[in-house]
Amino acid sequence: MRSLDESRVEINKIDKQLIKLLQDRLKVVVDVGIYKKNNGMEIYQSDRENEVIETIINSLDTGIEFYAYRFMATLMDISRDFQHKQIGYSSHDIPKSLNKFKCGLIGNVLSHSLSPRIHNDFFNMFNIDGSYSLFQVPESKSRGIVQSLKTLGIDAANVTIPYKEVVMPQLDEISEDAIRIGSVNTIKLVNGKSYGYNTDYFGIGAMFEKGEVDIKGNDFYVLGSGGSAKSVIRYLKDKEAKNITVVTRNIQAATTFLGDIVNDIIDYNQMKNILNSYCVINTTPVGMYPNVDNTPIDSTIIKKFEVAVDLVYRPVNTQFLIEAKNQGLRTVSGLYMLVAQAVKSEEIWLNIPCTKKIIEKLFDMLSKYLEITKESLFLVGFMGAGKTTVGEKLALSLNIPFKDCDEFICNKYGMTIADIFEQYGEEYFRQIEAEALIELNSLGPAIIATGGGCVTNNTSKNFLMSKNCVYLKYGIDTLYARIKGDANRPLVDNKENLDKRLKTRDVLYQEVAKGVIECENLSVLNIVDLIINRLEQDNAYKNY
Ligand SMILES: Nc1ncnc2c1ncn2[C@@H]1O[C@H](COP(=O)(O)OP(=O)(O)O)[C@@H](O)[C@H]1O
Ligand SMILES: O=C(O)C1=C[C@@H](OP(=O)(O)O)[C@@H](O)[C@H](O)C1
Ligand SMILES: [Mg+2]
Repeated sequence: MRSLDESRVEINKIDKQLIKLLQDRLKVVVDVGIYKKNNGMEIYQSDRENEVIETIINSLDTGIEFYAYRFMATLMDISRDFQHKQIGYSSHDIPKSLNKFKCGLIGNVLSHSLSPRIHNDFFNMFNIDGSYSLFQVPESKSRGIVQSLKTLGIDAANVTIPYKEVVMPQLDEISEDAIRIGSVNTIKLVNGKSYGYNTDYFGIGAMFEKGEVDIKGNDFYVLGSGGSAKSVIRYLKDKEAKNITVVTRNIQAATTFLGDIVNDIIDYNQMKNILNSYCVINTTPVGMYPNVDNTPIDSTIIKKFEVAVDLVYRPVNTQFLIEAKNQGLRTVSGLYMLVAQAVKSEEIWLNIPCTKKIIEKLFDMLSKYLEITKESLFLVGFMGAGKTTVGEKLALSLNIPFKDCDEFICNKYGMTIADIFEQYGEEYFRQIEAEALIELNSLGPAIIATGGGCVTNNTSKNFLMSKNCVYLKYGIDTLYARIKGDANRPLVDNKENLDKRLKTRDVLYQEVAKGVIECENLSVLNIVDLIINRLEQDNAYKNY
């Protein structure tokens, strides 16, 4: 038999040949694509593909038919994708050889989860036809979680607070690691059977490494004793932390399942007796959105540590981490862990190796997204500039809510803008518009389309100057063409008067806006892209 080294040399040789063949194949594939394009033929011809696959498989008698089938199906997928990208030829629909991959997150409060974003970015990155949903389950129904996934034909799931332990007895099989850790955050369903894994452990390791937390020989305080705490504790133990103390509200319960692993279990009150120590890790949900002002321990205790880690990632800078930073501690956010555990789950589900490069890329994308959606963005500009139209698309693209100030006012007062103008006059409208802008801003980050005249009111103007504001700029010709004869806009007048109005307002728009987009001849999507690029540049985002 070959030695391991010899086998590896052989494998490397074969892989090299395979990749060379793939390269040759893709070249031919492009020629085929160009031919089809020039002759108006569909790129995807299922008969031909099936014939190719069948011929190959029928010539095999080695028991690898199934794998050969999968290999060929994937190869066809890759070829179509490459063809499509190289020659920009889009057949009406490019069917996938695999069914849509359906997965999601199970928990009881999920509205602010970032997991759908990470996994959807992952699917886009690998051109996978997948969907990641939120499955919110009340505690009273938690006993039927795994059965429901089977019933619905879901392929895979992540599990979060408070069900990481609850799902364990419901699973058909659990990996050794997950049993050892005592919690499951990843489920895979194959042929009606359910398998449980733990990728939190991996994520925690990746986060500690990224945050340069030294574990061996150091002392740790872990706040909380739930499913996430267990993964943290197991990791600390494996990496030879010197002392691990769990801080919990329920000492008795924690002692039964953690008593053997950790050095001590104390309650929050006892923390005041701690002398200086190395690291404190929050594994509780305290401080998570919307209760962003809460912190699991106060600064008099935080200052006894050198490093603070928070598994809460929404907001990224939790009150706990803010106070820690103020006390001079080094801080580590749980965001990296979130991404790392997600990529590790994908490895289990789809066999795509979880590399540092993929984690870093997705982490960068997520960090950018969080940075630019931290506060509301206001769109200003003249009537017809596309504030509403662009705003809707921009919000969709950033996955944050869209609010239109005119629409908000109509709903609030149960009247059209034109009626408000007619019955109460412009002055009154400007006042309620200023109040509406302030109210909209207080409802959390969103893209907010303002009304074209709001800048003429001092309250609105001063308010907008303190916010993130973008001006959609056009000349009067385009604007007039868009709005003339629109009865819903009370101030639409003849072109000369409108041009005068635009000239006075143009100065005010420039004054309030942090950025001006020259929109003439640009499509809505072009404008959306320009705004996103600008937001990204402005935020040349921070190091978490
Ligand atoms: N970039 C664009 N290219 C072409 N048409 C646009 C563009 N932006 C907006 N429009 C069109 O102009 C009209 C006015 O847009 P709207 O969003 O109502 O402007 P606003 O809210 O600023 O008054 C709409 O019919 C919209 O479809
Ligand atoms: O320019 C203006 O003075 C106005 C613009 C309108 O919004 P749009 O800019 O969306 O048309 C609306 O607020 C109102 O008719 C007044
Ligand atoms: Mg509008």
